[in-house]
Amino acid sequence: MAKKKTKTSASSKPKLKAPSFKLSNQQKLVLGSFLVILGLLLFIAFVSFIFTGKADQSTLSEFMSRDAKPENWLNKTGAWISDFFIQRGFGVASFIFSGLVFLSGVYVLTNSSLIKLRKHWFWGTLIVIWFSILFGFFAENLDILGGTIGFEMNSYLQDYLGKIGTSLLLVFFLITYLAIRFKVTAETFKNIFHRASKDFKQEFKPSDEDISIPIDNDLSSEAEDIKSAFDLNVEIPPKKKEVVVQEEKPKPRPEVIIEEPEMTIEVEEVAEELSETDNLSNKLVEDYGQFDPTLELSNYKFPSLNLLKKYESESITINQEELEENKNRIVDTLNNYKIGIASIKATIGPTVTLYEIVPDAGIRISKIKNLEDDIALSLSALGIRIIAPIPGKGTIGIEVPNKNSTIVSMRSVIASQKFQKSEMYLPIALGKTISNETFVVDLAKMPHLLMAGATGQGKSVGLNAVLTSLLYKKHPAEVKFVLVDPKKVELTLFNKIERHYLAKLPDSEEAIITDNAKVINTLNSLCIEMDNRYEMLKNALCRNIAEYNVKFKARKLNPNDGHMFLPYIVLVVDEFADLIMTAGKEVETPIARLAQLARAIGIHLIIATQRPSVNVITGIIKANFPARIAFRVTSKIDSRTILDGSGADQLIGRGDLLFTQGNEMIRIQCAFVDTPEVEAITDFIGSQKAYPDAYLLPEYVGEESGTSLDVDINDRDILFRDAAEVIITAQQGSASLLQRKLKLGYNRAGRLIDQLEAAGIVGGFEGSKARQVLVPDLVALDQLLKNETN
Ligand SMILES: Nc1ncnc2c1ncn2[C@@H]1O[C@H](COP(=O)(O)OP(=O)(O)OP(=O)(O)O)[C@@H](O)[C@H]1O
Repeated sequence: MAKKKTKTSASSKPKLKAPSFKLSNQQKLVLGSFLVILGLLLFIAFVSFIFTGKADQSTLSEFMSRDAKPENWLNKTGAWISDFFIQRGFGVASFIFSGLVFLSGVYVLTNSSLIKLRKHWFWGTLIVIWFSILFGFFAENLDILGGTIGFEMNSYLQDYLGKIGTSLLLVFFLITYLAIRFKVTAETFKNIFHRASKDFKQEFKPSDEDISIPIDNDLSSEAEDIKSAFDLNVEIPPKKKEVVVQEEKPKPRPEVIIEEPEMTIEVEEVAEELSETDNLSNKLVEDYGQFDPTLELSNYKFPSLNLLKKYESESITINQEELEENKNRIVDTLNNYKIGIASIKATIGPTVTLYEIVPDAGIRISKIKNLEDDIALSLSALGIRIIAPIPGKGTIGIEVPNKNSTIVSMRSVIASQKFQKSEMYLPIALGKTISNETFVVDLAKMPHLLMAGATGQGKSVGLNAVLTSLLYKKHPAEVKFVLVDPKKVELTLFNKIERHYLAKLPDSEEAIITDNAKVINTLNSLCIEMDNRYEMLKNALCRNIAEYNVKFKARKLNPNDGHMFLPYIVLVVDEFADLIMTAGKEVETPIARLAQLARAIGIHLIIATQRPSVNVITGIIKANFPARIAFRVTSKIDSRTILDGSGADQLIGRGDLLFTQGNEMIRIQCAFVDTPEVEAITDFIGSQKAYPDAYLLPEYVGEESGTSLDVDINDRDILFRDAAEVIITAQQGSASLLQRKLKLGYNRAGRLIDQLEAAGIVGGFEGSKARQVLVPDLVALDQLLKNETN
């Protein structure tokens, strides 16, 4: 693209140069009026010259003398200029020059296109020359007609072509001029000739015309009279009358023919046919420009880099001694097992150094892989990982942690060109790879992310890095977060940007969900949002959110038909294990549904868990989360659950992670963003003008709230009695108590509470407070249930 641009501008330069001098409006007024007046003066002088030119001949030689009194209306100057133009120049054709000067003045005054003016001058000058030769041809004795130039050119042409040749040449120039200037063609001449001959014929047929009128209006009595008169006097067969009538009908035709000389057949490029909506949207875009989703918060300022901290230990220092020592140990250990090495190369990363080994020919790779523990022992270091072979390279990699690891600051990854120039939909600067390159991925392409790691290994920091990346790159109109934080403290800072970036259920007070029970509603609401968005995409004939938004911005989708700009939605769950434990299937189903279907409509899930065990990360979840991040985990089994392979158990913690998107595994040092930094960013954003409310998700009417209270005794849950006992013993009417004690999901516990309310065991719903228990003890319960059955 860029190349193209420079090319076109280069080629068009010489063309643009001529009219490109710029004058101020005042200068234009001065120059324009000067030219207009000059044109008029020239005209006056020329007219005067026709009458006074002869008389002034003698005074021209005394131009400098004040005594000389020429008769020209513009005195000496007039006499001299007209002599110059008419007598010695082009003859009377010079009048055209005065016209051209006048026209130039008008063009400058009216700020009209100078390119057009240039054309006038070009053709005007040619006409002057042509006329000058023509007049020179006809008026050899009257030299002011053709001027000296006309005369000279004429005699020159006649010397070579003779009179006939010269006159034919003049005719040829005239035809050329008409053809180029007025696009006249041979057809035009034919038409003119045709029309002229027709006019001529009609001139000689006056009676026909008279006849035709009464026949046309044959109903009028007058017509009848004339008709009968005609019938009597002249014998014209009725057929002929009809012919005349028919000829009469296309009467306006001659007018069409007159137009034809200027008509040429130009083959126009056929423009693509536009539908009505295309036309309308093009007009709207022309009038108002593309739809700008950021317009409502047009003054929104993205957080600056200064809000992020710089660390001293950021730059990687090469410790030559350490490198040499590690190399020797690796070589020695392998030699002990009779493994020869052809070459060894080191790449130093922020936390680990990769030693790439090319073993001697004939050495089995599995042999080296089995020595992992032995090499770790000899290097006396944690977190040794052997990659045998490194995909895409014919080498074996041994990753050895550095003695002094360097912090990868969020600032350095955000400031990197890779991130700043990324054209991704949801770019995430995750950290730096082993070769110290900033690692940026598109969440929209993942399309969902599973994050696991033992406690304290950097999960929360990782989540903050993801959220920070998006805050630095996406406008509040473009992305919304749904934050689920069962730990209650990890994501609270983001509360400040609720009205900018967060999405919530219409009836909820807090945007960040800390109560597991509410998660189910939110997830189901997201499913509704997903279905709605699919419907919108279907109506707009788009395959994904990106196409849809492009179409909406181009004003091709009517908001009155329910269309709107769709922001991406990122759902973040900080502790998934906790959620699965308390709500089980009720969360798993909507999560799986979202994970399976939501990619095209811009809903992306990030799920983090401390416990990557199989009952948390089930088959369904795993199958739908191809992108995974593993921080350090405690066992090989956990590593296998999260990565489908070992490796995560050999990481060194503190943000050291393995990232996979289904194929190769990349070791990355996660960018570090501290709580004060997140606070500064959210403060900065939160202090700016916001939307009136958080982005509202569709309302979800849960099963529990739809249950009618007059539950049939026979329809009661089998755990009804147990639930009643739990509630009465604890004297606390809460669903979460039932969930805990009876190990139930939220929906079932909610349903039980409703049934208990219908039975009169607990009181009505009291907001955030637990319900009142209306039965004092188990004896009273027995009594109540017995009464029911009687
Ligand atoms: N990328 C990193 N670079 C440097 N240090 C880090 C990084 N990530 C985490 N740490 C260190 O590890 C500590 C724990 O990190 P974090 O709070 O993210 O762990 P976690 O996995 O979320 O733990 P939990 O599951 O208990 O909440 C941080 O306070 C920080 O000192």
